[in-house]
Formats: sequence, structure tokens, C-alpha cells
Amino acid sequence: MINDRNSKDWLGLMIGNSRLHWAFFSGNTLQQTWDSEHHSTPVVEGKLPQAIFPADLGFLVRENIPLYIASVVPSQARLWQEYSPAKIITLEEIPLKKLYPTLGIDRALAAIGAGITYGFPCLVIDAGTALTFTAVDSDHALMGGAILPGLGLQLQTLARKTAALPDVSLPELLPPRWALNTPEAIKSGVIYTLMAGVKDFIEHWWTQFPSAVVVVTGGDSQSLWTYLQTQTPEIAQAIKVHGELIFWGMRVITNSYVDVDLY
Ligand SMILES: Nc1ncnc2c1ncn2[C@@H]1O[C@H](COP(=O)(O)OP(=O)(O)OP(=O)(O)O)[C@@H](O)[C@H]1O
Ligand SMILES: CC(C)(CO)[C@@H](O)C(=O)NCCC(=O)O
Ligand SMILES: [K+]
Repeated sequence: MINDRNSKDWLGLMIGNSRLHWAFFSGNTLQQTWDSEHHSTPVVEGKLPQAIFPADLGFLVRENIPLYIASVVPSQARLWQEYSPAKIITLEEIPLKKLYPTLGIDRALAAIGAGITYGFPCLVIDAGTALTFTAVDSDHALMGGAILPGLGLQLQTLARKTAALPDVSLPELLPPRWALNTPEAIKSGVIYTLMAGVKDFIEHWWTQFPSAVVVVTGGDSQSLWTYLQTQTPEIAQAIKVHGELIFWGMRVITNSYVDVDLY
């Protein structure tokens, strides 16, 4: 029950480049997730701002509730340091091998979340502000990955850095490849080339580890999967979409993760 004040309650906060991603857990059970805007002022000591919570979770404001923070935006993370129950998750705590020091904590958490949920080896594609590939082998070692501008960022950058190109948003469905107007031409160019790249990375991954796990996560994961489903249904059917991978990963490194023998 969400409204029982429970000593096992905790919050997870993933600070991404576009926005904040939140999760409310009771012990191991993920109760609810939501997103909120980046903050501009520091959090007052010991008190979370009401504005971060959806209406039905307002009761959490009054509790000294533990908060686990993972951040890829240092200036945003600093705003939370006065909240004393907060703990920043670092790469050293992630039970994966061969992580390099500047690897994004979001990538490491999503990779461990994917491995624990679906098994190793696994490839995570995070379709967020940036789109990342993060591959982990059967020995739980980082094989490597890649970073490129995400779908939304590609569209925004084109509009911002050119005189004649307008802002366009991601379509729900895969657009026609051969466009006869400017907005459709932008959508086609960005989406078809990004999908070709995604397909190429997945196929390469499968040459390394035939039919191994591929999971798509992040703000644009559902759109990406819908486009793939139209363009290459055989690949879409073979991969998974999971919106909460990072929080699955966070659960592993919090004290409340007690019920599973991980390895
Ligand atoms: N309300 C929203 N605000 C911002 N982006 C949104 C929203 N709804 C969907 N999106 C899509 O999500 C994408 C950003 O993904 P996400 O929210 O995972 O990024 P993020 O906050 O930078 O997190 P990360 O750093 O983990 O990628 C954008 O390209 C956009 O198309
Ligand atoms: C690539 C992003 C921006 C994706 O959110 C983040 O994981 C990050 O800032 N990474 C640091 C660089 C790296 O992962 O190699
Ligand atoms: K930067």
C-alpha cells in the first residue's frame, strides 16, 4: 500500500540531461515512476520540495526518506547535496568489470539493470537526449559502446543551426522515406539514418553474441521501437523495450536489494 509509511520506502532520482527521472520504491518493489523539470535552486536542508512529487505522493515530503541519486549533470546533482538522506551513486558501486572512469552512471545502471533482468551478455540502447549503446559480455565486463546525438537533439540542432529548417517533432509512426516537403525530409533523414545505425550496431552485436539480449530504454524508446517494427519487424521482435532499466539497476546497489542471489 502506497500510503503506509514504511521504513523500507526510498526514492531513486536519475538526473538526465533533459529532465529528472524519479522512482518511488517500497523495499524492492517499484511503486511509481515520474519525471520532473531540472531545478534552478538548491534544495533546503532535510526537506524535499513538494513540486517534485505527483499529487498522490505528497505524503513523502514530510518524511526523511532516503534518496539515491545518479546524475550525469554535476551542476544539477549539487543542488541536492543539502538533503542529508541523499546518497550519490558512483561507478565504483556498480558490479560490472572494466568500467572506464568517465562512463556515464546512467549507462552503467542501465547495463546492470538489463543484465539482472534479462541475463548477460546484454546490449542496452538508451534513446535519450544522447543515444548510447552499452554492451556487457557474459563475464559481466563492459565490452564497450558508442554515443551519438539522440533523435530529439538531432532535430533541435538542425533547426537551430540552419536558417531555413523548421522545428519538427518526432512523428508517432515511421514517415515515408522519400519526402516532398521540408518537415518530412528532416524526419526521414534523421529517423532512417538513425535506424540504419541502430540496426548495424545490433547486427554487429549478434555477430559477437548470436541472439543475445538487446534492450531499448530512454525517453524515445517507444518511438524508436515503433519505427523498427515497421521497417525491420524481425529485429523489433527480437529486442525488448524497458522504460525503467536504470531504476532496476539502482535497486541492485541499494540496501533494499536483498531477495535475489545475483551471481
Ligand atoms: N516531457 C518530455 N520532456 C523531455 N523529453 C521528452 C519528453 N517526453 C518525451 N521526451 C523524449 O525523450 C527524449 C529524452 O529522453 P530522456 O528523458 O530519457 O533524456 P534525459 O533526461 O537526457 O535522460 P538521459 O540523460 O538518461 O538520456 C527526448 O528526445 C524527447 O523526444
Ligand atoms: C552519454 C550520456 C550523456 C547519456 O546520458 C551520459 O551517459 C554521459 O554523460 N556519459 C559520459 C561519457 C561516457 O559515457 O563515455
Ligand atoms: K558538455
